[in-house]
Amino acid sequence: MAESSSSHAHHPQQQPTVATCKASEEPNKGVRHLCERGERARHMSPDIRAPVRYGTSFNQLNDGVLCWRDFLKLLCNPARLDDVVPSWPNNPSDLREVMSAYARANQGLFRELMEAALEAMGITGEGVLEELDCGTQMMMVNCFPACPEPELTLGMPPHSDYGFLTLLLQDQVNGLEVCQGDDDWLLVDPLPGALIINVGDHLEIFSNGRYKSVLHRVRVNSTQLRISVASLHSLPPERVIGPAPELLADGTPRRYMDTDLTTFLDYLASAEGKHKTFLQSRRITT
Ligand SMILES: O=C(O)CCC(=O)C(=O)O
Ligand SMILES: [Fe+2]
Repeated sequence: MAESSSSHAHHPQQQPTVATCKASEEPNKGVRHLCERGERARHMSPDIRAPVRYGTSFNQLNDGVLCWRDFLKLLCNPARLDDVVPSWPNNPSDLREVMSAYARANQGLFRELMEAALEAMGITGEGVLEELDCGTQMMMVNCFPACPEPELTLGMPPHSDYGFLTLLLQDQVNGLEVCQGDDDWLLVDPLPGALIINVGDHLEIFSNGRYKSVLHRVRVNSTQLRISVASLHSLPPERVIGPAPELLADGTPRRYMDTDLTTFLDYLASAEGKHKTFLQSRRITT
């Protein structure tokens, strides 16, 4: 995997070529149904730690401007997937089956991508792959309804994802943009059957800045509803994440403070979850 922050998993110019996820065709179909008829009220919660949570915006309590988005968050930690699936909604009736198969497929692909990332950095990671196997995985099922005045809002404001990598499935409707510099946004064209791989804050920290987490946002449009499914992967919540010791062994200065998922969630619960502000708060600037 090249040390760029966002790439398509099966784009011919990207290294390595990773097989497209066969399961990727199913979730979008089911999700559209869910957004139209889902069990919204039952899973509506302001608690950002709830394992199943339906809502809008990052944080309904603190965000000043709500996003033009509905989401369903499903916790699906790899070591506990079978235990959590029964707590997921079962309407539509195949949601659990489809989404758990998709979660598993993402776990396998995430592991392959992390193996490639470690290889690219020339390190073993000292057991980090095994720790990731018992880490966290969250799937965000996003639904962006058509918006009568798309210029006045965003589906999601600029943000970076917190984990190591996000495996993102978008449907055929444009919307995702990645930041290339000062207010310079690149539209990520949907490629049928391809996943977008975004680097998250934890990989930026773990790689001591060799991978950069990607700032991205979602635009909405006036005619079409858009669906995406983001699978966010990281270490166990209590695991302290810092730069890999192997990357500092030659005296390279550490560029980030240690952090953990709990600290991030506390931050998210208390502040507007926008931009790369959390990551910036972990950066060592000397
Ligand atoms: O809808 C998209 O393409 C991106 C969604 C996203 O950034 C997220 O769920 O964190
Ligand atoms: Fe995101």
